[in-house]
Amino acid sequence: DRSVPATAGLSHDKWEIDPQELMLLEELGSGQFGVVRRGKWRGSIDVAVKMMKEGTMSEDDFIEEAKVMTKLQHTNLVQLYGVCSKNRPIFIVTEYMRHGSLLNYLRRHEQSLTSNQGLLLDMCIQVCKGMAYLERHNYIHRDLAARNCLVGSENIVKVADFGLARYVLDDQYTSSGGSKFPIKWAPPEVLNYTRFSSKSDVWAYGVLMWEVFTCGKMPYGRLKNSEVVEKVQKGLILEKPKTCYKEVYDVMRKCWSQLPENRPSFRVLKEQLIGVAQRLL
Ligand SMILES: CCC(=O)Nc1cccc(Nc2nc(Nc3ccc(OCCOC)cc3)ncc2F)c1
Repeated sequence: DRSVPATAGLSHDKWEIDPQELMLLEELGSGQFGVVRRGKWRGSIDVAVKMMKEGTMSEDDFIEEAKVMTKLQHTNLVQLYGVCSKNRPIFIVTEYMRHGSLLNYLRRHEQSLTSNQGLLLDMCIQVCKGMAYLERHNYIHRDLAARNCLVGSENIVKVADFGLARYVLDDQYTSSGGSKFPIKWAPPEVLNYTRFSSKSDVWAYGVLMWEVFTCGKMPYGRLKNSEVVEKVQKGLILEKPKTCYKEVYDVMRKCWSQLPENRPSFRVLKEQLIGVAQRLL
């Protein structure tokens, strides 16, 4: 149409966002990767803008991957809208989720959530749907945990930061011996050989279910990472959360099968959890 300058969209590839179309608002959080701020895109669309601190990620590889990630679209995945890669720091622009991380949401609403098994199970099923979509697209998350899921209005839960772990430069985070490596969400084959797969995501999903049904407790409590590695390799698994149906815990335990091939796929998990929800609720 005449209102849009003819060159708009031609000068940038569709995953490239023009920073002039962004208005940055309050800070939402920060971490080793940089700062995340709420923003408005084209004056009206709510977005989250992750401003990547220089040196934290292999940017060119990530920008290449962003083209693929913008194509991954599902109601239970935080949508990547695009990147601003023409200046530094690069901006990663995604859908905005108003209630923040699932982990903080569980901790903040523990009182009302402990007695609402139906809602806890529904949150787990939503994450499972998003992960089943990634599995279907042969996309491995590599850092699935409640801290990396986000909550929107009407208790919508979405998986965020899928695949980002591959671009983090800090080897304290990427190597299983590193101090920042998410040991408590990792299965034996990742601890021993860093062998990631959708089945290692399924193990992490079991831990995420445990986080949900404990309303955000730290898995394995205060055990040090080295102690967790030893226990997980010996076959110790997380105990049943108090407020958790046995049928739900039985699903978690299948996610923690020592051998990846004995763990269910997300597609199978989704059917099992929906079946449990229909029987119990
Ligand atoms: C793993 C480190 C990492 O990414 N951390 C990180 C921190 C902050 C925001 C994001 N990302 C996104 N956040 C939102 N919404 C959001 C809303 C409220 C909020 O409340 C903070 C204060 O609570 C009292 C936090 C986030 N929507 C999309 C995102 F993408 C990621």
